[in-house]
Amino acid sequence: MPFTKDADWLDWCAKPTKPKFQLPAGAVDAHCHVFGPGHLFPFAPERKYTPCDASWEQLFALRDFLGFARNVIVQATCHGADNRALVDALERSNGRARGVATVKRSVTDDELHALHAAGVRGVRFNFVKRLVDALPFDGLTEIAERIAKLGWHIVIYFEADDLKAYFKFFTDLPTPVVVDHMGRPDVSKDAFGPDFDMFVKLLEYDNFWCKTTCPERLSQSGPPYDDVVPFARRIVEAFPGRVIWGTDWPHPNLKSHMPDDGHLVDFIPRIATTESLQKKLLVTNPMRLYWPEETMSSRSEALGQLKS
Ligand SMILES: O=C(O)/C=C(\CC(=O)C(=O)O)C(=O)O
Repeated sequence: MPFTKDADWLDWCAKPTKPKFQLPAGAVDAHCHVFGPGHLFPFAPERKYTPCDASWEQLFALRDFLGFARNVIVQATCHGADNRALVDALERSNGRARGVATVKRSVTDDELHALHAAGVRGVRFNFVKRLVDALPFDGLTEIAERIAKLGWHIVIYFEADDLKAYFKFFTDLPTPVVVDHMGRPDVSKDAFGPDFDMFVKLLEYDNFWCKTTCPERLSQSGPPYDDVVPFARRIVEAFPGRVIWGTDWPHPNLKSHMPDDGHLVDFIPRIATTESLQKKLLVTNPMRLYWPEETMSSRSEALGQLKS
């Protein structure tokens, strides 16, 4: 059965602008998705939305057009815990993509090892109520303990209003934790006010990382997303070693407008204002999380081990 996308679904921008900002060599688009195609990889029965298709070919064409070297593909809720579309994309990437999967408590060790072999390095816990049914915390704790042993991390997605209630659960997690879209702040508030201060407190735990992503999702003023700049800049400048960035292509569930992905890349120098911050945000930090075996520190550790 072919899928029919939601009536109010906005498709991704087919002809993005070439960005003016030249990405540093080796830049990683560290948050993007693939959807289906539905006839090959059906959307999950429990999904809360039905998107348009967005294939690995289209994602990798965008990667090359914008000037990224690699992708981190994040399982979206429309595929539930069926990671086949994600794994297929990872396997077709020639090692240039890694992934973040969604798994159920019933996942077997063999399934986790197969995901690892395909390039998965994290699991996503999604707490956004419009996207998922309520999550059992003891199940998540069990998954967290199992994936910690694989050296994976946990990606969390939640709304700012829920942070207080989840703070202890989050800070008890035993792995590195990466927060999607800056914890979805209300950008009509003060970037240095009490609400965003609480989010900054979360990032003070040194196992926490942040995606300074989605100006198009958070903005209330629309392009060029001036209202998001102070929030993202605050985070990039306070935690330069634990921030990453991604396009969020193909931008699920946007209702007001569809961003031009070239313009999103041009947003980066407004939040990471020096070459050094840009390189950390786009290259060094995502490489440490997703391709640690290629980073300098792992190479020197390996050399040290050979010498000793
Ligand atoms: O693209 C994103 O990260 C944000 C999403 C979709 C999502 O997370 C999902 O379906 O899993 C959203 O806010 O609707």
